[in-house]
Amino acid sequence: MPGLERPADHVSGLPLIGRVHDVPVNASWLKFYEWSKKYGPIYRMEIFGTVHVWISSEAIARELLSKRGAIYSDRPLIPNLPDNRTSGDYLALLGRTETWKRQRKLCNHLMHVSAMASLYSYPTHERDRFLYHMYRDPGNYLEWIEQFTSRTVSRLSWGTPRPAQVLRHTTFGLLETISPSGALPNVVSFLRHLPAALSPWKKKERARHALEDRLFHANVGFVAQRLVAGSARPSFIRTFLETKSSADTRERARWGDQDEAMHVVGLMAIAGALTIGSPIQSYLLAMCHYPEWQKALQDQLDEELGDRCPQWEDRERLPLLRAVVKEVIRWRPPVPTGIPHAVEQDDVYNGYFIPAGATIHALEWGITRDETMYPDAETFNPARWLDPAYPTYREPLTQHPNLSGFSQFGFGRRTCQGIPVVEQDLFLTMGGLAWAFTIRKKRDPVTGTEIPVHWNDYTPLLIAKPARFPFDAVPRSPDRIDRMREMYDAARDPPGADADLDLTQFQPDLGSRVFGDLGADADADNAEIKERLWAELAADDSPSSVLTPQSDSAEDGDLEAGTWGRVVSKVAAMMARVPGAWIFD
Ligand code: HEM
Repeated sequence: MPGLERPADHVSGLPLIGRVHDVPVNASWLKFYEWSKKYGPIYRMEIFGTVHVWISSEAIARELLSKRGAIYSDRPLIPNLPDNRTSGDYLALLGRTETWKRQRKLCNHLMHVSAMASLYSYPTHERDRFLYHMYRDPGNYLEWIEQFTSRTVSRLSWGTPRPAQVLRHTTFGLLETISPSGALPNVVSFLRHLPAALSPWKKKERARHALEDRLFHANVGFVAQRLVAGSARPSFIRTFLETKSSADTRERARWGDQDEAMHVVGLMAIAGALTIGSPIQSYLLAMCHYPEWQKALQDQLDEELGDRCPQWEDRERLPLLRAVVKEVIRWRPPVPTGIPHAVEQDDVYNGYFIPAGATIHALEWGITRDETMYPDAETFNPARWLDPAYPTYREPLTQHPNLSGFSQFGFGRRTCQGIPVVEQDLFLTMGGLAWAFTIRKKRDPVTGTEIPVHWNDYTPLLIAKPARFPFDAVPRSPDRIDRMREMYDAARDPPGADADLDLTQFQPDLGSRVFGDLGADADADNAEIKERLWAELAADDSPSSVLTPQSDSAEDGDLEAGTWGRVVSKVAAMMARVPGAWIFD
């Protein structure tokens, strides 16, 4: 087979495409997908000396990342978070280490216990609150969706929604830290060697991390106190803390120490706060473009439930709602570029040589565009999960479609562990929205013509979300408005609830420029600045090797003086040419 015997420095077996400068800052997944059509479902790219392999076929991803999981389950180093593989702070980013194995087991256990208790009805509670806010102020939908996801996962993690606002801030900052389009060192990896005094990215990340650390300690302390007082509500961390008072010494030792559990639960909260808003927003987008599917969904809800809002217990009776959930995720993958794995040994796939250390990307966007599996892939079509004529159909319809094993949650030993939360959150919010409202394009009040809604304009970070768009959320009947109000009242916390978790300590940080304002305008400013920095970089023809440090493990100050000077002057020059770049500071 061609390339089989080739040594690691001659990897010409895999098709090689462009340079980092050819990857656009926005919607990079579309470019990677375009290349897959030209170069095939597996190809490579080299960025500053690292081999990146892009896979756009589910079968190839399963062959490598699942079947050969023994060597494909590591994570690559993230230049802007260089201890990601070892620090134990973020399980999803850890290398394939003993810490990762231990943490993954704990995460699995906590999720399993909560799923068996059907997540303590927290998603229902927050969904009821969410619907009423959507009724009162639909134009502010981004806020209500983010509140829903972060409050639900805060309750699940620590038994209270109070940390949700701070969690949103720290989590959005982490997303920027780790995303290729969020922080320049993730693309121009030599920038990670800048000392903290000169690196706006390091300074920002350190401040963000410190705030996150204080938040997680405060939350765990709160639950521990409540446990002593006998008033702790169910949560991931309560489940862990309870094992510590078990009479069985083996059980007490089984799940590791409290500090590690604090980080595992913190990562679960981060994962939940970040991701689930994407498909909820994409649902609203899909309903603007496909009113016929909204009508079909509403008909099924009305036939099965009468006037009642869907509950989690109704899931077996509502296959179309489950199909809509799954199709939204397929149509607009929340993690379109996937979360990369790293391969630990040289390998050969189908005659192609893949060197040890390569970064392997399962391009989720490309995988969902495979026409053999998803005919007419660009079309939002829930029937592909319900009609035996489609290759994705599975029986029985009381269980299928569901999200378990879906490619969009990754592969092999690193598969997503949050599916029970995602499944319940999306079933309840999308079902609740279809029960309560008809979502439709707005009309111009003067001309009566429809105001256009974008088709596929998504934010560029690792978790992609649709750019804001206008729509009407028309309540389906006065009765349902009354019902929403009642559901909201029943879901409200009593005044002063959980006030013993002191959040005032975080206010000074939230007001500072470190995190900026999470509002749309600030995001737009940052996006524009980053785009200009990218453009500067693309225009710079100096060979990158001049600036590559001698050793990959070089830390601050390890670089030889000459190289160091060139790195600093290059970054300074770039920053100077882009007004406002220090906004990251
Ligand atoms: C729409 C929502 C979500 C999507 C699309 C999603 C997708 C993913 C993907 C693609 C991965 C990487 C898999 C791989 O490397 O092969 C992942 C990992 C992970 N997810 Fe999710 N996720 C979602 C929500 C959640 C939630 C709510 C939680 C927890 C409460 C969660 C916990 C995790 C964890 C712990 C990992 C890391 C697994 C590991 O590295 O061993 N996710 N997710």
